[in-house]
Amino acid sequence: MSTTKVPVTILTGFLGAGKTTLLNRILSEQHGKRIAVIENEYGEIGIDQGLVIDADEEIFEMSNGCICCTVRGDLIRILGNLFKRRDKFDYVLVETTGLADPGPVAQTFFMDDDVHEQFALDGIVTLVDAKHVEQQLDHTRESAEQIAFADVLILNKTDLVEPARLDELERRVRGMNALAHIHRASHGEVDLDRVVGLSAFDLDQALSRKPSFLEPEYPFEWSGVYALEAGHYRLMLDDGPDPAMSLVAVTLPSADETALRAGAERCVRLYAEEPVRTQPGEPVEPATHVELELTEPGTKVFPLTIDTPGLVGLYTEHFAEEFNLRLTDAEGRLLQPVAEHAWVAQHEHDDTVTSVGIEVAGDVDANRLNRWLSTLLAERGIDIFRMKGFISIAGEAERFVFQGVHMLFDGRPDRAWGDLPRGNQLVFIGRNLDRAALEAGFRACLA
Ligand SMILES: Nc1nc2c(ncn2[C@@H]2O[C@H](COP(=O)(O)OP(=O)(O)OP(=O)(O)O)[C@@H](O)[C@H]2O)c(=O)[nH]1
Repeated sequence: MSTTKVPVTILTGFLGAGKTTLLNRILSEQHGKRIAVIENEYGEIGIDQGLVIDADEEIFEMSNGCICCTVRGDLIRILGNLFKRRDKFDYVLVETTGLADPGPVAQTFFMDDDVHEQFALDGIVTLVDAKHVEQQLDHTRESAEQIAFADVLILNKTDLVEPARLDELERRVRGMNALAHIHRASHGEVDLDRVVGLSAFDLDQALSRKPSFLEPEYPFEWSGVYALEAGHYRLMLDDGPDPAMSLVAVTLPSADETALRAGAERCVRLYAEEPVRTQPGEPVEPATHVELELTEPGTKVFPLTIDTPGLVGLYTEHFAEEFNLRLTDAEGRLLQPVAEHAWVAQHEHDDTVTSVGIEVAGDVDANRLNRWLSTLLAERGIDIFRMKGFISIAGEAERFVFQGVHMLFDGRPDRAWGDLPRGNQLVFIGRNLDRAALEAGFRACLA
């Protein structure tokens, strides 16, 4: 097996900037390079994979959700599987969600020993939506981070903007990132050589831009280490700020900083797995991502059984104090942790930004849909960052694919329904979305 590292390009850019468009161009060009694609998407219904054209390249989908929280564990797992088949491809492209901060994705290539040995971060390519970027920069933080972190910036959608405005925009973007190569494009038309195989990523530069670059972020905030004999224990939590909390309990060889950090890296991977939902009274499985269900008022008790005496670290999503989390032995004696640690949790989420997925069977009346969408976008276009989906239009043999970025909207017939059950799938991503109103509005368009 070759010992050279596989180059990886991270493709970022705010929602709707043109990442999938660029990806499709790359996958359909005859460039002779074999590219494996890893996709992460934000939204309740996975639409993106359906929008990426069929290609010989392999496409892997990462779990849905905010990329920052589960990304490292997920990415480590997918890269590990990919590496076993490394004779099948020359490059890896990771497309991040439009809402992702590329930092944690890039970090993965330095934090994890296996990944670092097998893969090399080649560059971060950020697509900039020339039409909407100013609005995005004014309203969101992610857009600025994506620009600041780029090795290559592609000013896309040049067809929608006057040349003078583009020059102005390029100056603004240059002011935010003095070192990136800047290219202009329409519909993601850039040479592949400007995107992959650049050896553009420079760790020292990344550290000078963001000194905390290599400080890992974790999906948990606290850990407590307990010295336990074999036996039965009770984990108790009172009411707290959330209706559920994730936790992983792992054994540790010691309670020092190194062991706690090694435990944390193990837990990052475990946190990326689907949690086992655990009701009060049900046992906490060791070395498993459990989600403690905490909706019941009052003290909740979860049994924990230890087979081998030793040190056990609890890695919890929130600080222990927030739920008055405590551990007692079978006689009800309160146990104190022998060590505790606070972790830098992932970035603050902007809770006003959400996604609403709508799945409805049946056919839609094209005129009604058009009127509804036009009104919706005229009234709420600033807050609707993105919408996309598949629609079944009455009387049409083909599935209709539609896409919107703020007020801009386009759609086209895609493949024939054939034997597939007709139906509609839409995703809206935006600020302060009203799920009930969106769903009712869409249902009113049904034929
Ligand atoms: N006019 C114009 N439209 C473009 C251009 N590039 C992409 N689009 C359109 O913009 C919309 C969004 O493009 P995508 O490639 O899906 O954007 P994305 O960044 O993958 O979007 P998310 O996955 O939601 O973050 C689609 O309707 C594209 O057809 C361009 O250069 N000019």
